[in-house]
This record gives sequence, structure tokens and C-alpha cells, in this order.
Amino acid sequence: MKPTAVLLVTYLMILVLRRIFSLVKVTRTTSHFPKLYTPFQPFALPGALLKTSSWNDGRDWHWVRRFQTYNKNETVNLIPILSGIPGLWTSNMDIGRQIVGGSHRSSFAKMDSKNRTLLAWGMNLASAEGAMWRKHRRIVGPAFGPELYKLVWKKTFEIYRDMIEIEGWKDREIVKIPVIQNITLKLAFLLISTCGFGFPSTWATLPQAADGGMPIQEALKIVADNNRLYTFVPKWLWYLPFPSLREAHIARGRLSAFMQKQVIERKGSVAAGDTRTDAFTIMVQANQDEASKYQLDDQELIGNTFIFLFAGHETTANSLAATLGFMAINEVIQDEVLEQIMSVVGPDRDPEYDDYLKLDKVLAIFYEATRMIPAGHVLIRQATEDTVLTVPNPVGEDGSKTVPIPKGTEITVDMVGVQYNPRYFEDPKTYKPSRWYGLPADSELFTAFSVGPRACLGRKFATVEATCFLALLLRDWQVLPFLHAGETKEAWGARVMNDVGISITMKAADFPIKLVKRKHT
Ligand code: HEM
Repeated sequence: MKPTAVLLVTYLMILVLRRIFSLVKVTRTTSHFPKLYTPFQPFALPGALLKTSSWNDGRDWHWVRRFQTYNKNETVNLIPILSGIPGLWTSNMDIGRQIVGGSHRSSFAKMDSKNRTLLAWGMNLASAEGAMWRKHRRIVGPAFGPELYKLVWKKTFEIYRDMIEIEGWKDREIVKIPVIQNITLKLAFLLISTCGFGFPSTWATLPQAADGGMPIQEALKIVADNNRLYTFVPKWLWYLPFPSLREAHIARGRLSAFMQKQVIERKGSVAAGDTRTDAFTIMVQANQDEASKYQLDDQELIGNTFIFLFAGHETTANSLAATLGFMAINEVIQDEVLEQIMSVVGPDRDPEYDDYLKLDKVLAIFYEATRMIPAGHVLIRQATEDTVLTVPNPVGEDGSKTVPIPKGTEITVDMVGVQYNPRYFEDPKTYKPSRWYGLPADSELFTAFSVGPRACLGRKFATVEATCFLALLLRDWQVLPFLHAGETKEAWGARVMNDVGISITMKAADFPIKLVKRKHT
């Protein structure tokens, strides 16, 4: 053998031995949990690029194998043999609470490597940890109060009305929507744009900006659609002559300059008594009122405004689309919900924010869709020190065990696993909104927004928007599936509502629906 070949083989053998050594070390230290072997870590390259198959666990493995993975044990140790870090995956929310709770005594933290997309516009609430998180929470928290929710309700109503008018549905008896996600994404985007950023936005096509450049709302839309690209594509690629990359680069530059100016202007208008109630304005107000050592700098204010877009746009839109998919195949539930809408709001009146709590069945159809296809599908943390977990015994056995967890262990709370765990849900495979009827609006029994201090800050933003939009839509229209020739409703449901994948959020693949105008007597 040639000396170079000998060197290469030796090098490869060292790599293999190092891999075996590190895997043995890691698996010994978390030996309490059963091991599942896979070639690659599902969320790291190359595993994330490959589809889940008989030999590979790709990035949607927890969806594809949701009825098998936790059959025998609620927590498993997923061990990638060829590349990536081994880690625990759990479907037990009692363990989840210990990991994602986020108290100042917590031994678990978010990992910077998983936060790159969220950090693209500045440090923010969703990415910060410890004292930094508390500082951000003091300023961002006050923005999410009754004034914002009233605005979300009002704007949802206005946007719905614009949509019906501008899409030309007003005079139609039947509307076929080829991709319902296009509608829900536009709605959720306009809501974040108006109520999060305080930019006036309508369903109509945007007018040209006064300076002839790209309208700010359009720049925001392009950034929302391309932010991931911006995080992962090397900087030099932006300057190559690919029109879509150039456009994304220009949009980012324009928005960045605009936001810097906006912070200064908003500070001035707040000092002069600005009474707007969008989250950005209230956050700037809270920042002005804070002692200087707790204040956020301009970039942090911008980072937090953008987090509303990245955390709240696709999640809400995909959950709304899923709700409409489940409505299309559940006529009886749709009628039951309509009955509540008619008794609370009636056939003609504009729904008001005070109706929100009375429309619990409308909220329940959204909750149940979000349970079955949880947009926030994984909560990933790492142990920051040697610690322990209290692991409940299997269902039917009282008590729990204390299990040591070494520093550095990565733990993923698998929200699909949690939402399909029979410990928490009777008949978890069935779409059954009645499980949520009458549930107090902020109850932690509903876990798809996470739990504890680090739970979703936008939960009420999303549920107010969803309740208002669904009440309006279901009052005016019957939602039906758009069937293939000869297809039954059940077959449509099985095909469409199980075709679920992951971009960053979890979502049903694009699907069409049909709306038939209701005739209220
Ligand atoms: C159906 C819609 C939504 C779902 C399912 C959802 C789900 C979640 C989940 C599971 C988390 C916890 C993530 C983790 O700990 O790793 C979270 C955090 C967060 N969400 Fe949402 N979310 C939704 C809508 C929104 C909206 C509309 C906004 C803002 C307007 C928002 C803002 C946030 C923020 C700021 C955090 C970070 C909170 C913190 O770390 O203190 N979310 N969301």
C-alpha cells in the first residue's frame, strides 16, 4: 500500500475509533433510557436533508414514527451512529416541564447553535437565557396585554372584511381556494405587520413607496419568506446575480435602515404621547419607563419586534390552515361550532372582543388542530451542569425515579410525542375539540404553546386572531374538502391531514378547500 493510502486509512480508523469512544461514553452516562440507533442526527446535515425512511430518521421522523417511538418508553436515547450528537427525546410533559420551565434555578438552557435564525435581527426574548432573558421579559412582557389583544381582534375583523371584498368572494356562492395556506399566511403576516410592528397593512396590493423604492411591507414579507436563507447562505453569495437572492438582500437592507429610523421616531412619538397599541410602540414605551440599567438598546428592541414575525407568523398560519382542514372533514363539529357563533354573535352583528371568551368552541377547534399538528414541534435544551431528572414511572405505576443527567446532554421535548401521548389524552389519534370546551384561556393543560415562564408569549395573540377569523369565516361559509374524482371525505382526510412536514414549524402540506356560502334565515 502507498504511504498516502496508509495515512488515509489510519486517519479514518482514528476518526471511527473516536466516534465509537464518544458514543460509548455518552450512552453509558444516559443508560437509563432505551437506545434507538439512526445513521445521522435528524436535525443536522446530512440527516435533515434526507427523507425519513426505513433506514434513516430524517427531520420529520418524530411525525412519521409518532405511533411507534414511545410505545414502550416515554423517553428514548436517539443515537446517531455516523454523525451528530446523541440526545434524549421525550414525550413526557412532566419531564418537559423540568427542562423548559426556564426558572432561574434551571439546569437546562437553549443552545446558541439552534438559535441562529432567531438572532439574525438582534438579541431577543426567545433566544436569551438567565438574567438577559429576565431583562428582555420586563420590556417585552407589557406589550402583550389587553390593549394589544383588542387591536388584534379589530384588525382581524378589518382584514377579513377586506379579504372578502378584494378576493371577490362577496357575490360568490362557492369559492374554491387552491391553497388555503396562502390565505392563512397572508392573514397572519398582515396581523403581525399591523399589530406587532405598527405598520398600516391591508389585503390590497401595496402602493409604491413615496421614494419609489420597495414598499416597507413588501420588504417585510420578503424578509419573512427568506430569513432562513439569510442566516445560512454565505455573505458573498448575496452579491451574485441571482434575482431572488439580490431581492432578499435589498429587502433586508431597506428594512434594517427603516427599523433603525423607526426606533428613533417611535421614541420621539412615545415621549410626545403616542397612544398606538401595537406591540412595538408599547415595548418602546415600557423601555422609556424602565430604569436605565434595565433598558434594552435599539438593536434589542428591533430584535424583539422581529421575533414576533419569526415566532408568530408561520406557527399561527399553519395552525389556522390545519383547523380549516379538520373542519372540512368534520361536518358535525362544524355545525356545533356554528351554533355557538350564532348564539353568541348572531347572523349580522360584528363580533367584538368581549365575545372572545364566550366563543370557547371556536377556540377549541383551533386548539385541537394545534394539538394534532403542533407547529412548535420540538423544544430543545441542553444540560448546563450535571443534574437529575424526576422521571415518572410508566402509566399505571405510581411514583417516579431520579435519573442523573450529565452536563452537555441534549434533550428534546417532542411535542408530537407529547400531544399523542395516551397518558394525557384519551383517544389521542382522534380530532376531538370537545376536550377543550370551557377550558380557561390560559390553562397549562393545553401544552402546545409550552408551559412555565418560557411558554409562548404570543399565545393569546394567536388565539384571539384565530377565534375572530374562524368565527367570521364559519358564520359566512361552510368549509368543505376539495375532493379528487371519486374520493370520499374520509379518504381526503387521511390523505391531506397526514401529509405533514417540517420547514422550521410543523405543517400540513399545501391543500385546497371549498367554501359554500351559508344562508342564514
Ligand atoms: C399557533 C401559534 C403559535 C404556536 C403553536 C407557538 C408555540 C410556541 C412554543 C411551543 C414556544 C416555546 C418555544 C421554546 O421554548 O423552545 C413559543 C415561544 C414564543 N412564542 Fe409562540 N407560538 C405561536 C404563536 C406566537 C405568536 C403569534 C407570537 C408573537 C406575536 C409568538 C411569540 C413567541 C415568543 C416571543 C416566544 C418566546 C418566549 C420566551 O422564550 O420567553 N408566538 N411559541
